[in-house]
Amino acid sequence: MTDILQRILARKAEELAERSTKLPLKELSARAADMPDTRGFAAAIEAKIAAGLSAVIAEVKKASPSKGVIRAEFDPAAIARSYEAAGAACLSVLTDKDFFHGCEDFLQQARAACSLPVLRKDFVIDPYQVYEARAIGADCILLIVAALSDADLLELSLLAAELDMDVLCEVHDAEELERAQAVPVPLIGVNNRNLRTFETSIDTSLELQELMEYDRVLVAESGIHTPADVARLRDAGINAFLVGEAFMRAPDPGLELKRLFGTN
Ligand SMILES: O=C(O)c1ccccc1NCC(=O)[C@H](O)[C@H](O)COP(=O)(O)O
Repeated sequence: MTDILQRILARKAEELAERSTKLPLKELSARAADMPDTRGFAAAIEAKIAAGLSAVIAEVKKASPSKGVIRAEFDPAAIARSYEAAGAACLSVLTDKDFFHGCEDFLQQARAACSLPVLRKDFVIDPYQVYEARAIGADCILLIVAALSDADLLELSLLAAELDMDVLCEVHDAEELERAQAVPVPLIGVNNRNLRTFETSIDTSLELQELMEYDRVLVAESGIHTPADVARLRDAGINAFLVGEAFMRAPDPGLELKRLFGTN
């Protein structure tokens, strides 16, 4: 049976064909070139860590394949303001429509409502999407190692840097981590969720932390729900986190951020 990641990637290839017919790459790259400076995603994370705080990437996510609809009443601007007031370092906004009920507008609404840098959380397989991310205002893109060849990882991360965006390079096991560490990116996200089976355990971050090069920032992603989860990760020296569901299920996402991380 085809797993969810393969299904998402197959749909991305179809979308790409549709979108690049509607808006040719030449026009898209001209739009990207006209965008104002980005906000410094990695720098915002590094600044929080340097100040001895948790660097929280707070996610704006309406639904997911593993959980269905997570937050029915969904106002990206209000969520972004709530996260900023609670001390988030950055935002992550799901823009995939078919599997996460997201869209580009959500990213633009969230970013316009605050001064935080924003990750476009989507499934990048082609340079076209890197230009697209820059053209809609993203400050950072996600590159999932399991979805890309080594050559594509390098090409896409270099293009992101050329367009003044940071990259969050996502891994789930030791082999993927080794591949990610061959790419010149400071941020490596360890997804505690196996994207094939949906099994989630923060032990994944704890295990891979041991193998992380000293000059990279490990971002623990997924399955972080309680102050005890945060304490376990922080005790192991992890101080950057990406949290979605726990915040999205709370009436006030920023209040939940404060409950999990304390005053940030
Ligand atoms: O969340 C899913 O079901 C999912 C399925 C397939 C690919 C990606 C998926 N999630 C994206 C994420 O990685 C999470 O949104 C993110 O790390 C936050 O996780 P959580 O705090 O558990 O909502």
